[in-house]
Order: sequence, then structure tokens, then C-alpha cells
Amino acid sequence: MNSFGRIFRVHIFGESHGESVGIVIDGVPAGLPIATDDLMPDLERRKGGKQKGTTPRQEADYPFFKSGVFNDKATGAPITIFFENNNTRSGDYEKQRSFPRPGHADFVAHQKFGGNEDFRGGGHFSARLTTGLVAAGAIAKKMLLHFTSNPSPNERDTAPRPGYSLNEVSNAGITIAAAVTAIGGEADLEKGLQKAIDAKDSVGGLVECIVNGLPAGLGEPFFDSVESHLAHMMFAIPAVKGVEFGTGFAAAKMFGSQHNDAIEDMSGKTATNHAGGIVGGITNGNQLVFRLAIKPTASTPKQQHSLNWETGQMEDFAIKGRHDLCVALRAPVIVEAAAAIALADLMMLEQRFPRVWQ
Ligand SMILES: Cc1cc2nc3c(=O)[nH]c(=O)nc-3n(C[C@H](O)[C@H](O)[C@H](O)COP(=O)(O)O)c2cc1C
Ligand SMILES: C=C(O[C@@H]1CC(C(=O)O)=C[C@@H](OP(=O)(O)O)[C@H]1O)C(=O)O
Repeated sequence: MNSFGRIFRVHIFGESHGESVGIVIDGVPAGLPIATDDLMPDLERRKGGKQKGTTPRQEADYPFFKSGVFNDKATGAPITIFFENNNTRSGDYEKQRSFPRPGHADFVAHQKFGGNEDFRGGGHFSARLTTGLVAAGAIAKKMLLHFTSNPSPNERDTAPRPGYSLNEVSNAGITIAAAVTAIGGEADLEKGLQKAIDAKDSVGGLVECIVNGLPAGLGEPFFDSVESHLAHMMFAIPAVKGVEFGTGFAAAKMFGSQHNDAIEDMSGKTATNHAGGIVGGITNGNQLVFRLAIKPTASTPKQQHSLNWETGQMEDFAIKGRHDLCVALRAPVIVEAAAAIALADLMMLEQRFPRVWQ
């Protein structure tokens, strides 16, 4: 339902204009140091109103720890974090209620939940809920940073299992970085955004994510391939409409001899990385690379023609409110968090974390 993961498991809750949004995280190893300051940098990156083209709705996004943290360390019990919603303007949504927004979840929410849904600000569908994802992601990132293939002597008793030596070059932990690489097809992001501003419309974008330091051997050949696990998580991010790994869709236009990544040595290092770090559903120890297509914001300022479900007619209307002109701008930190959560779960499934937290 609203949960993801098997060992490092998250459960997301809240509504954009309700009292709060947040996340429950199960499976965080006891003893992992956790402080508000660990979460704040990523929560700041996610906030609206800090760069041109993002929503002017500003919230404190201060994480309240409600359970699972004691003396600044994870207790091993579920961690509950919540964020208050204080800067809501629900009137905008009441006024526009007769038009279920095309591209947003108003219509499907109504069909599925029979009018009981909290529609204000998109309710439970809103990107407001990604605050919880980013908080859980910051904790997952911290766990991943501790991964080292070359543990210090006191960690050796629970060191990574033998048989997983392929390309285990990471002594710097697993690091994740995502960035916007295009807006509306323009590599010059400023230009892409300006085009939308000039057209008084919203615009889509491309986000690329790179993970370094992953060991080989994560994932399973079929249903639990790393691509499946990551894509499952990535499609939970509102407005994500496509995911490709490595060369992705462009691979369909290549010869095998071009696409194959020559293996250079017994570490498994490859000369090229068309595979994007995953072969047979399993990480091969090379850099993990994937890209996401992010659709243009549904709530565009441009006039639209769609159903007024009170009159039963298609009519012109325009959405007034505080919206992101380009969702992709705030997406990278969410993508990193989503990747960190999915990968922390895979690492725990493979028992790849040395026991470093007391
Ligand atoms: C960071 C971020 C910010 C978003 N901001 C808005 C917004 O201001 N207005 C809007 O209509 N949609 C916004 N969205 C997208 C909607 O939440 C999303 O399109 C909607 O829930 C329907 O889900 P779907 O696009 O995945 O089908 C945002 C998404 C993200 C990731
Ligand atoms: C509040 C956030 O983003 C919101 C995401 C969003 C949507 O439809 O997804 C719609 C807007 O909501 P509102 O109309 O209440 O301002 C954005 O501001 C946030 O990210 O914290």
C-alpha cells in the first residue's frame, strides 16, 4: 500500500494540507547516530521558493522525531519522523474544485476513494510527502557511506561475505548524486526554464543519477532485479514518467559490439558502461547510472480546456495557486533519497553492512 522495502522499510503518510506529512522507517541498525543536522542539508535542498521556477509555498520542514531515536542514536525500533504543514492555502483548491486537474490525481483519487479523499493541495498524492522520503534517504545515505569493502580490524568479524570481491574498490562508502540535465529538452537549464516562463506554461525535465562505490552482487536475476527495485521506487516520485538505466532507450539503436561493455580485469571493471552498472539484474561493481523523465507540472498557469464535473461540460479554465513551474528542479535530492532507500534495503538483504554501530 504505502510501504516500500523488505528490511530497510519505509511507510509514508500525510496530506499536503492536513496537519502533517511524514515517514516511518523500520530496519535502521541500532546505534546509528542520527541527529536533526544529518537531515537538514537535504531537506533544505528539497524546499520550494529557493530558486526560480519552484513553488513559493515555504514550510519549515523541521523533522520531529516521534520514535526510534534515543540519545541521538537509532534504537532499532521504528523511527517516526513528521513535518508540520503550516503554510497552506486550501481556498485555491476549493475554488477550482469543479475542474479535476488534467495531469493531476484529482480525478483518479475521486474514482478510487469515492469523494472521501482530502483533495486540498493534491492531498496524499502531493510532492509535499517527499519530505519524508528525503528524511529517510538522509538516514539511508548515512548507512551507505559506512559501507567499505576493506573493513578495519574490529569490523572484520562481520565483514562483507567472501565471494563478493568483484570490483570492491569502495573505501569511501557508497555515494549518490543526482542533477537536472535538461529542461524541456534544453541542456541549458536557464534557457529551458525561460522558455516556459515566456510561454506562461510549465515544463518537463531530465534528471540523471549516479551511484559510486556499489559492490557487485546486489539484486536477483528476475523479479527482484536491481532495475525493478529502483524503478519501483522511482515511480513513487510524483511526476516521474520514465526510467532508463545506462544507455537505456538508445541501446535499441545499437549493434551488440557497440553496446557490450568490454571487461578489463578480474575486478569486473568495464571499459564502457552502457549497462549502467547492472547486468542480469545484478550490480556488476561499476558505476550505477540511471535517468528519469519528469513530466511538466500538471498545474500549469496556461489556460486549459477540460471537464467541469459540476456542469458536465468541457470548459476553459486556468489554475491559480502556488506551483512549481518545473518539477525537475527540486527532484534531484528526492531521486537521491529514493535511490538510497532502495539500495540500503538491497544492501541489508545481502547482509553487506559491516556492524560498525554499537
Ligand atoms: C518536487 C515536486 C514538486 C511538484 N510540484 C507540483 C506542483 O507544484 N503542482 C503540480 O501540479 N504538481 C506538482 N508535482 C507533481 C504532482 O505531485 C504529480 O504530477 C501528481 O501527484 C500526479 O502524479 P503523477 O504525475 O506521478 O501521475 C510535483 C512533483 C515533484 C516531484
Ligand atoms: C508543498 C510542496 O509542494 C507542493 C507540491 C504540489 C503537488 O501537487 O505535488 C503542489 C503545490 O502545493 P500547494 O498548492 O499546497 O502549494 C506545491 O507547493 C512541497 O514540496 O513541500
